[in-house]
Amino acid sequence: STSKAGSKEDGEKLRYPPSKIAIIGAGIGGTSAAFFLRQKFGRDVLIDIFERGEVGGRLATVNLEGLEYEAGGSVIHPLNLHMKNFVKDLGLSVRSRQASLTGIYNGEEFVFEESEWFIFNIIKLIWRYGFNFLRMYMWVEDLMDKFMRIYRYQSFEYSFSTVESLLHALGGNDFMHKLNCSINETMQKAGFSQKFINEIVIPAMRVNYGQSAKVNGFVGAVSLAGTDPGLWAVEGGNKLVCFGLLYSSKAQLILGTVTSIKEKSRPQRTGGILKLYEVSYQTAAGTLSNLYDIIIIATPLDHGMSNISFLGFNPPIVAFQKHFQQTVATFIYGHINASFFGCQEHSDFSLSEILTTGNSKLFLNSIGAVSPVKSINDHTLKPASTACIWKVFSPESLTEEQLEMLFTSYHAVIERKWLAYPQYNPPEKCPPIILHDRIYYINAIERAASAMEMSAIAAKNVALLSHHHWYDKLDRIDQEDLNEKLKSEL
Ligand SMILES: Cc1cc2nc3c(=O)[nH]c(=O)nc-3n(C[C@H](O)[C@H](O)[C@H](O)COP(=O)(O)OP(=O)(O)OC[C@H]3O[C@@H](n4cnc5c(N)ncnc54)[C@H](O)[C@@H]3O)c2cc1C
Ligand SMILES: CC(C)=CCC/C(C)=C/CC/C(C)=C/CSC[C@H](N)C(=O)O
Repeated sequence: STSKAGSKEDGEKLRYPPSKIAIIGAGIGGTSAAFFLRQKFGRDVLIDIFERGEVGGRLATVNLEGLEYEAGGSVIHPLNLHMKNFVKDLGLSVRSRQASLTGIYNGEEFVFEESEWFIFNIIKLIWRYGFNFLRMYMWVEDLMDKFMRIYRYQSFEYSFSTVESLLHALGGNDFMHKLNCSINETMQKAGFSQKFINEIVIPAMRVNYGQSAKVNGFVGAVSLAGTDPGLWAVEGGNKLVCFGLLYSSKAQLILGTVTSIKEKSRPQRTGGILKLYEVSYQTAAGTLSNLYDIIIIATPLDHGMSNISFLGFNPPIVAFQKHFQQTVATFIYGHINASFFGCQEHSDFSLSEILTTGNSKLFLNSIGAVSPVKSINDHTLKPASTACIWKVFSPESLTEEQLEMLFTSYHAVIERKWLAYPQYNPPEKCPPIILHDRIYYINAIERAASAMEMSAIAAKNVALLSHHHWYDKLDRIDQEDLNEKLKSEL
């Protein structure tokens, strides 16, 4: 299973492609890594991808009343170009998000209620928040402009050895500041009012990341981008992208739980030492192990997440101690109880999405009507008084008593509990992308922000980085002033 190349101690240049690459995790990070690694290293390298659960990972659906609904990662930004290209290249199609009317509830009353009349909404927003809303839109647009530099850098094959250097190349010190301050501080400094932060920004943090305005400013801004118009999903389910990438990369899927990675030295006939990695994993057939030239970790290594031991490394690869945030997604078929939200007339209740402010008495972060992953040709806005499928995000499982308060009648309840995303707590020190020579960690990027596109970007970065290391092309790693350099390259 070993290549002629593989050892720098040989004094030989690493000129031949690696023989075997292992990827641990078949979520969007792992499967897009397989896709990009195949592009970079060519058809002869053997790529094994280990998965202990289901392909898709945090992209998953639940079945309720015979239809499938997104239970994990559900919406994609219109400027998330890797996701967009995957869908195009794999022959999948886009499902547009159904129009919804959103209300913001503070535990006592709605502080904002959207209506079907666009002009009326604008007047209400200006009345309550001045021009904060318009400014936020421009603020997020500026962030997206800078963020999108990554696609150009990656198309010129530039890569980064740390999350910090990647972010710095995109947005300079401003992005670094965002990583080190909370979204509350960041937006206060940018001149947004506290009322706007409490009533608009916090509800966005709660629905998207189950957390408050104490999250770092970068993930906070990503979360606000998640409220932009034009969000979309993949027809049939977002996890189809993972299946498509797996198939097109011709990687071998190994269903098993990786338990350890160990460095192994092998003497060579030529006299040198070949360094390889032994991956041990448990399957239904027992404990097995294989040897690899390169290892890609595509799952969070945070506390209690993947339980992979790194054995015999010098310097040691220490366990990551940070925690992930629990989020429970509960799907309910029923009639929402308008009086729970202080509305007397049930027939007047037209909201299809309710976000909440940081009132500690509330047991839910959000509730929204959802459509199945397979489009049915019905784009009409249903009044909330009709029975439909609702998705509730909450930090804990909903009790029967809470369900009875939220719904006048319901049947069919399905719950999916997630360790969903990092608990964000700035100043944020991101874990290393390079864990050891030829061992790369895609999910280091989640400490800046967790989203499908972030994993895909990190996967392409790791494919480029590992390729540059293998072939000693160090001039494409951590280049300063890339934005300026590439301008003059035109
Ligand atoms: C409820 C929820 C809603 C979300 N909504 C959105 C959204 O709307 N938009 C968006 O962009 N993002 C969203 N996200 C975030 C997004 O889903 C994730 O950032 C992304 O899917 C992470 O992908 P990944 O491949 O990096 O990790 P994962 O999907 O977690 O994949 C890691 C895989 O590794 C496997 N694994 C772990 N340990 C081992 C082991 N020891 N051996 C073998 N296999 C192992 C796991 O089973 C898993 O399949 C949401 C997440 C959640 C939970
Ligand atoms: C990575 C960039 C630049 C943009 C991504 C923006 C985006 C789509 C953010 C959403 C992130 C997220 C974790 C959403 C979770 S909940 C989604 C939705 N509101 C739902 O109800 O399912």
